[in-house]
This record gives sequence, C-alpha cells and structure tokens, in this order.
Amino acid sequence: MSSAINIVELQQVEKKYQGVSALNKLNLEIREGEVLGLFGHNGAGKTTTIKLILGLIGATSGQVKVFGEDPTQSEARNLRRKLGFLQENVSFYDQLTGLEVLQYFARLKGVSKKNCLSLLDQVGLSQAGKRRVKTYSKGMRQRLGLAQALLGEPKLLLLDEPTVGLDPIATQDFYRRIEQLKEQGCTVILCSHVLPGVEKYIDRALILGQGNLLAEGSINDLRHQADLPATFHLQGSGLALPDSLAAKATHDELGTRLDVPLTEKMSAMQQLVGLQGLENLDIHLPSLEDLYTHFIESHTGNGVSAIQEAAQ
Ligand SMILES: Nc1ncnc2c1ncn2[C@@H]1O[C@H](COP(=O)(O)OP(=O)(O)OP(=O)(O)O)[C@@H](O)[C@H]1O
Repeated sequence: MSSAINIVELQQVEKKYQGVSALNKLNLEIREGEVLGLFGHNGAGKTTTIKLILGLIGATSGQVKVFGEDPTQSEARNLRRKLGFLQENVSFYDQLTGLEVLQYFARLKGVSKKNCLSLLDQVGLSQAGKRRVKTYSKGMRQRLGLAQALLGEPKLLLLDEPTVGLDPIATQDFYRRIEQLKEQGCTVILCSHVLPGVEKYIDRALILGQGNLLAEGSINDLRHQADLPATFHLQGSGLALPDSLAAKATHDELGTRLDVPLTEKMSAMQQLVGLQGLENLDIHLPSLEDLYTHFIESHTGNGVSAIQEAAQ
C-alpha cells in the first residue's frame, strides 16, 4: 500500500429510499492508491455506494467523507474535479465525434481540453477521434467512457461495470491502464459482475448483499475467512497416497481429487510431489468467484440463483 491516507471514509452509512433500505450501516475506508473491487448481485447497494461517494445523493444517516470532505456540500466543487466516473451503460451524443464528446465533458468538468487527444490515444481511439460516436461499436463507446472518466487526471476513479462490451484484449488493456493509474497514486473503485480475471488487479474486495456488508478484505483474507479448501488434482498410475490424505481423496474425470484445508496446503503439497507414479499435479485455490458464491450463499442460502440473477 503506497500510503495510509484515507481517500474515502464511510461511517455507519445508511441509505433508505422511501423507507426501503438500500444500504445498511456500511463502514468503509479506502486508502490512497488502493484498487477496491465492489461486488454484489443486483440491488445489493453498489450503485448507491458509488452515488454517495460522488455526492449525487446524501446518506439517510452516518457520515461520508471523500478527501476528508462531505461530497454533497456545494463547496465540494474542487473535490469533484478530483473524481472520475464511468457509469454503467454509458451513452453519449451520437452526432458528436469522440473528440468533441471529450472536449464537451472537459468543459463541463472545468478542466483543460488539451489532453483530450492524448486520452483518446491512451484508450486506443486516436484513429476514430474524428468519427461521430454513432459509428462506434459498443467497446469503442466504453473506451470513450473511460477516456471521459480520466479527464483532469482524477485522484479517485469510480468505474461501474467498466469492461462490459470490451473484448478480451481490450479488457486486458483496460486493467493494465488501471495498474498504471494505481502506480501514479490514483485510487480506484471498480464495480463488476464479471468476476473472472478481476482478482489479480484488485487489492481488496467488498461484497455486498441486500445493502449489508457480507465480506471485505484481500483475496487471501477472504480465503481465510471463507475457510474453503485448496483442491489438488492428481494424475498418474498406481498412486499410493499417504494415509492422512487417502481418506480425503475422491475420484473424478480429472483423476484423483483432494480437498485440503488451506492451512494444510503446503504440507499436503510436500507429501504429494514425491509420490511414485505421479504424472501431473494441479492445485486450485478458491477464486474470487468461489468466494463470492460462498459469501452470497452463506447470506441468502441461495447463492447460485443470486449469481445467475446478477449475470443477467
Ligand atoms: N432512486 C431509487 N428509488 C427507490 N429505490 C431505489 C432507488 N435507487 C436504488 N433503489 C433500490 O436500492 C437498492 C440498491 O440499489 P443499487 O442500485 O444500489 O444496487 P446495485 O448493487 O447497484 O444493483 P445493480 O447491480 O442492479 O446495478 C435496490 O433495492 C434498488 O431497488
């Protein structure tokens, strides 16, 4: 972690819409240079959290501080210049060119227009900058959205479903850009339903369910909280497992499977690598998806349908 400064602080934050609770006593601290993944199924409270941080809505109770200030205050104008926001399903004025869209948003944000060309270049749109947005593909619009969010070199970037519509290469490019921004000290909040591939780019994940905090921590923290096993798959002929492991073994189409508590992973590995006849050994640690399913299931008892719902 580059610094201990808190860029965002939420204390006991509650948000109710016409009496319906969207967020329930959420505590959250985000440090400078941190990339936080905000996850949860539909209606979990992710957009509400983002809107509170942006100052677009006020909390029903509790305290929201962004760069140490209340983001809803009218004097928070300077604070807003430090923020970049890419909303879900971004849409622009179709008749304007990509460059004109960026210049328009630069004026709205009160920042210089001189970096618009370079921003288009950074998101791979330099060739298309003079074309009208109506000719852009979904992925190109999304990249234009990212360029818009990066206007004015924000210190805090909030991205709601940023990789929707991006192909795998563009998604990788996007995450590389996030890494660069992080290296420059930018703090990033990333909301996504697309969990595979995200985990190596986030420092910490926060999982919300029906407005409640279900889990929070680094992937390693979450692995220990969830206490899900490490899974070994072994292939080979005539494998004679030590007694301590044989009792845990099952057999499937991939060979012999062993589910081992994370705390016993290293000792199991040491015993397995020396096995006679071993041809292949794979290890699977609980992924972000596994952890997400676990925490949602623990909360609702119905994780699979919640995730299917989230994917829609
Ligand atoms: N303006 C509003 N008026 C009434 N209820 C609202 C309003 N905005 C959000 N809600 C409710 O608050 C809850 C949280 O919504 P929110 O949009 O924060 O969820 P989300 O996690 O972003 O969901 P999604 O993944 O579908 O975008 C939901 O029950 C939603 O219906």
